[in-house]
Amino acid sequence: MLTIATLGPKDTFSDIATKQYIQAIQNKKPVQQAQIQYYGTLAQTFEAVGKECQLGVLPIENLSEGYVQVVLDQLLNTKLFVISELLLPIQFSFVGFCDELTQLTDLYVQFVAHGQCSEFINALEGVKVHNSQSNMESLILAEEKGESAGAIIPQHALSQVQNATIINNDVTNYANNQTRFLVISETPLDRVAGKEYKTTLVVNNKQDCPGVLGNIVSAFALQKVNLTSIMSRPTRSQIGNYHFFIDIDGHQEDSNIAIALSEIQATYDVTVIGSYIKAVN
Ligand SMILES: O=C(O)C(=O)C[C@]1(C(=O)O)C=C[C@@H](O)C=C1
Repeated sequence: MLTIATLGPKDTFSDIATKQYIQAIQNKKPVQQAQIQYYGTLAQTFEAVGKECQLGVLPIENLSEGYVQVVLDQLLNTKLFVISELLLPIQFSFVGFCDELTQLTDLYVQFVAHGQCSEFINALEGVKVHNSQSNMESLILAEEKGESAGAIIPQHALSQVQNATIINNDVTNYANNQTRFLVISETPLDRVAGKEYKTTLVVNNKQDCPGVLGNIVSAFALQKVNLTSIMSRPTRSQIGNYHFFIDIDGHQEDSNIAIALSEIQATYDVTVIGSYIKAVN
């Protein structure tokens, strides 16, 4: 039995992404049984992988909000591997439990969803906004609070809402909103021939010195490796020091990538977190 950790409770976007991943692997190998285990925060979900669960599915990047910092930070020192990525369309609804929007006093919204619905939220006056850990937790908290409360919830969860008096079907800033999810695992997957790959690596910038990023970027450029994103996160040892997350097109076993990597690794502390099949948009 394959166990997969994800952000709960049931029906979060993470849950939908996990079910899509299970469907995809079952289409390839129908016998595989999978069980989803839900966790209350993204950090708890990550920490369960390799312990209580074999795999984890976590959001990493949103169309408008960029990278999910808490997940990037977990990836910094991980011994786990990224084995897959998925893209999910993301749309939010608002549900209110008061008669009119002017009676709303408390709004619950997940901390990454907040920015994705900022136009709707910023237009609300005199409302206390509470950031929750997951979009389904927002609904539970609003239902508990009762009459003067509301929640931003996944559009797909609207049918489960019992006593809402105000419903706004779409409160998402962008119609083409999307979030990218990573599947992480204790063990890397074998390469599949004929597929387009992507590789994620972390540069642990323990001793900052001039030219770290420049040298890394030029090693890839010399080997004609396409960099698709670079993200920095503070090392937390000294202000101004950053680790770098780099995504490149291709598999770490491609000869040009292997040459660039061995050159970079001779000088810098670089960990490849995984090569995985590129998600198609
Ligand atoms: O709360 C959820 O529904 C989640 O799956 C988490 C999450 C995230 O943290 O990015 C996933 C997709 C959306 O970007 C908003 C929230």
